Amino acid sequence: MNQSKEQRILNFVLQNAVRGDPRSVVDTIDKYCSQKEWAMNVGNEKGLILDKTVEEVNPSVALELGSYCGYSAVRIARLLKAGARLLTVEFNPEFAAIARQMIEFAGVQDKVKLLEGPSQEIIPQLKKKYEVDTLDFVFLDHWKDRYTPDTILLQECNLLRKGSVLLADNVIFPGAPDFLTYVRESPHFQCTNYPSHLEYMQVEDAMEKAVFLG
Ligand SMILES: Cn1cnc(CNC(=O)c2cc(-c3ccc(F)cc3)cc(O)c2O)c1
Ligand SMILES: [Mg+2]
Repeated sequence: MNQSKEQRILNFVLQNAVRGDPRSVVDTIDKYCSQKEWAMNVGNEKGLILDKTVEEVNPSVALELGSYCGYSAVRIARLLKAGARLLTVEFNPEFAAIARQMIEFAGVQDKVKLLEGPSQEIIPQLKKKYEVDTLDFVFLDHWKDRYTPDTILLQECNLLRKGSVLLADNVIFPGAPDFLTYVRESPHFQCTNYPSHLEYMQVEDAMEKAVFLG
């Protein structure tokens, strides 16, 4: 049975990146996906916006929705302080299996816990099952039509506190128009737009930061 694209990306990393070196894993994925096969990693241009936001927030507890191959989980985890942790949620079992191996190879497995399943089932379990009080940072990069319902669910589950930062990928392409309307019109969020480009392409895209005001 021939390999999936995600398996080919992982194999390229295992053969070309440096085990235990998150930066080399990120750079190797970007090299493969810009030169050989496009894939929906956040990429380096938007990745720099992600890095700056994570450094600004310096989260103790971070949540990622949409692990895919683990590119942004590795990118986020490499910036976390000692004792801080990232919970990353992936619905697709094949992607989850690839992401686990990517996280392990990068050497950030002690900071990252991958939760496999639908975000709408996992979010309500975060407090009791995963011992989360509130989330300092949330990276939304999963199904674009789940951004709004999951943002509402995070609030309903009391997982956000004054100052919690949401950062959403792809708000222009593929687009999350309902999410932009929701957070920009809500009195509970202060929003900032970061124009960028779709990963590995010259197509316009953007990230949206939404700070929860309580
Ligand atoms: C299957 N699946 C598991 N997770 C997800 C959620 N992610 C996306 O859908 C996603 C899609 C695109 C994209 C797709 C087609 C295209 F032509 C251009 C861009 C880019 C991204 O950065 C994304 O995050 C999808
Ligand atoms: Mg994305």
